[in-house]
Amino acid sequence: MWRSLLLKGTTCLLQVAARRFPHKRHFSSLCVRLLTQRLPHRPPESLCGSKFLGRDGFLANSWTRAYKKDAKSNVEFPTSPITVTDIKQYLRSKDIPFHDGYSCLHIQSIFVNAPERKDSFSLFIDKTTGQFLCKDTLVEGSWEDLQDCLEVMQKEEQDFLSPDVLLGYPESVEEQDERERELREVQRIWSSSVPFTDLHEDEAQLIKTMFQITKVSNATLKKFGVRVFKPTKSLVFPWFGGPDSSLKGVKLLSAQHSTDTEKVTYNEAIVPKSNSYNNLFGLPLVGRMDSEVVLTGQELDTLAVSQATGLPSVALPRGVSCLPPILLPYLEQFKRVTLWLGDDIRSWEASKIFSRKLGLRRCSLVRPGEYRPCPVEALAQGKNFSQIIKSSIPAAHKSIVSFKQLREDVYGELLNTDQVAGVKWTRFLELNRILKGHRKGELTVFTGPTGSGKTTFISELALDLCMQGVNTLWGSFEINNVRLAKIMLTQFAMQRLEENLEQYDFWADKFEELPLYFMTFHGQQNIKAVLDTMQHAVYMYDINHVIIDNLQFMMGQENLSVDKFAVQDHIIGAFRKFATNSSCHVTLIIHPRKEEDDRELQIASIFGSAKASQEADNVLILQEKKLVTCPGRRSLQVTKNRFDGDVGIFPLDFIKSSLTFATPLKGKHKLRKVNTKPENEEDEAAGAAVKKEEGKKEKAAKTKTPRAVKDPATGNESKQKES
Ligand SMILES: Nc1ncnc2c1ncn2[C@@H]1O[C@H](COP(=O)(O)OP(=O)(O)OP(=O)(O)O)[C@@H](O)[C@H]1O
Repeated sequence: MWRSLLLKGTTCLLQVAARRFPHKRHFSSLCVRLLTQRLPHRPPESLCGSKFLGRDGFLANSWTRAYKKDAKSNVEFPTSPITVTDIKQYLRSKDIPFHDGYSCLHIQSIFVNAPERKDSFSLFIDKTTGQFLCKDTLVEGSWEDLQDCLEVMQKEEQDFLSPDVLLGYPESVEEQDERERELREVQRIWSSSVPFTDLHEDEAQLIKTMFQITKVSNATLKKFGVRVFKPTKSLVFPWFGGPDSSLKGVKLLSAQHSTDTEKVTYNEAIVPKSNSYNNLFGLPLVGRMDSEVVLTGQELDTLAVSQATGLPSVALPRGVSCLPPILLPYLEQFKRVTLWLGDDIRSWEASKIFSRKLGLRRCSLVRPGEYRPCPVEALAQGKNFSQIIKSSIPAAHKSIVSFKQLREDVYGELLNTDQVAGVKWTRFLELNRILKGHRKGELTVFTGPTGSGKTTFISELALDLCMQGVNTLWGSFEINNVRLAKIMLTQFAMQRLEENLEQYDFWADKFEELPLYFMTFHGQQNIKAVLDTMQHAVYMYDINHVIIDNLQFMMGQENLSVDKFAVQDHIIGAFRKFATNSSCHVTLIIHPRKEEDDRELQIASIFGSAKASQEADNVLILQEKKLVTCPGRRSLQVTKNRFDGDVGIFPLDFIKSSLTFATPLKGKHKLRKVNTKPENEEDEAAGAAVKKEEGKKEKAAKTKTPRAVKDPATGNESKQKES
């Protein structure tokens, strides 16, 4: 499906063009890439799992084997981010007419012969990134690539570029094998699965009961081409796409009923691998003139909406975890998009974020609630769909709102306190107790003495969340990505892999499935470049958590003639703003000021002014040895928690073989109060919490805090519903 811009046989042409436009950075870079066969190989959306993002967009996925290195692609990070104004100006300067759409600008495709494209504005340019996609030919590329094509066309006085002159991305043998294997697998599953209408009535009913879709008719299932794969009793949702509407992939959904909890757990399996599964399920049924759509988080929900309302409906390929921008052109035709993503807070948050990408003014959101479950449940309960859709809320928010408008939000938060508190750690239960969870849009500042294990600890903390589907971006400026990935992989596998190299591929394959991305920045960086990259990653991959290790690497390029702490305050302020505006959690590692050896670190050890400490929602300190009797022992102290004010401290044992941390056997080592005078209110509160903590521990401690024994395989989300 994806082709990159290798202009076949045009090396000469490009060399000529490069000579003509020597000032054009992107043009010469295209030539270089052409000559070295290193074009951006695939669209960014084809990348999921562990990736390394760099300023120039080239991946350094070097922790994998050499052959995998080439298989990975890159993301174009514009040296100076493109704006929609720049794109429009450029198009006007070239006399190219365009339609101003919701997320994209639409132009006539340059890859379609001039007379045929007269009325069809089928080339879509993403307003945020400049990435383009021609829906007629599926040619796609970066904004620079498109400019290059337009320049070549103009100079050579051609009025179109045939898609035939474009070469596909030269795949490695391994990639080709992998792709062919996946295609065979897709075909095998599809041909050995059976349409619902071919099942015996009892069997069909049994399967419908298993999936709690007894109200979904056979006609609806047939319309959407849903089949049953008998060996695993799975539903099979097909992905038809491309100009020939061929079968591109399948999603298998299986249901497990637990008699203990009376709950049904759904598991998904996707072929091809989830990162290249860019299917908007239901799209082939959308008519060219349809102007309204209901966007859902699951295929079953789309079936329910379609059956109950007759409205066009499409489901996101990877649930509420992301809306890949490459899918936006397919949603441009709709004047109204209703987002009905699910029945929990996570779906609600996702609908608010996705509506920004889709264009706020056309989006309305179905707020989860008692009377508005997810569509498939609404169908089961016989709810009135048109009323639910009619009561959806316009996404465009006003800056001033009354309590009347907030009323439902407040109720929703009160009703779902646990979900509002954020994602819980599975490896750090003590942290859940104090912080309650990991929430979007917050800024966490983390510090600890030099070499105390800050990176190692945060790595595990972030990994834990990432394994639960929190899309994570690492900015490691101090240690290189290979070392960082090695630490994370060791923590993931929970063992010393150098001693079990035969297990490397097993763990690496699972690790690659995590929604984990890395910036390739190293050493001193300009804060603006880092923020631009973060912004880009949030748009492309719906990043929910960014880790910056560490702030000192952004200080060097700032004007140090001004006070160092003023610079630090400014940087913290910029990250704060980013976290809020992007609904993304930012964890910022900061080296403390020089401390005297016998003093514990405190809030004042990191911040230059009260203003900076106010910016952070959470302040975490990795304390070393001084609070505990056992030298070398670390403790994690939460000295600020804006969410509910609880602060506290708990000890951590370091397990060297897996580079992980665990809460030690309670009672085995007691915390000792440090005799330091609190410097400010917050430190005083922390001191009080230490006391409280000690008291509680002595009372309650009996056993080691259970570590989550969890299969680290993630990626495929499972959803639980009351049976
Ligand atoms: N609790 C611990 N006890 C002993 N060694 C540890 C502990 N935590 C981490 N280490 C080891 O200490 C070394 C330094 O760890 P790490 O790089 O995480 O520290 P840091 O605080 O981030 O360092 P820096 O101050 O240079 O940024 C690593 O080799 C790591 O494996």
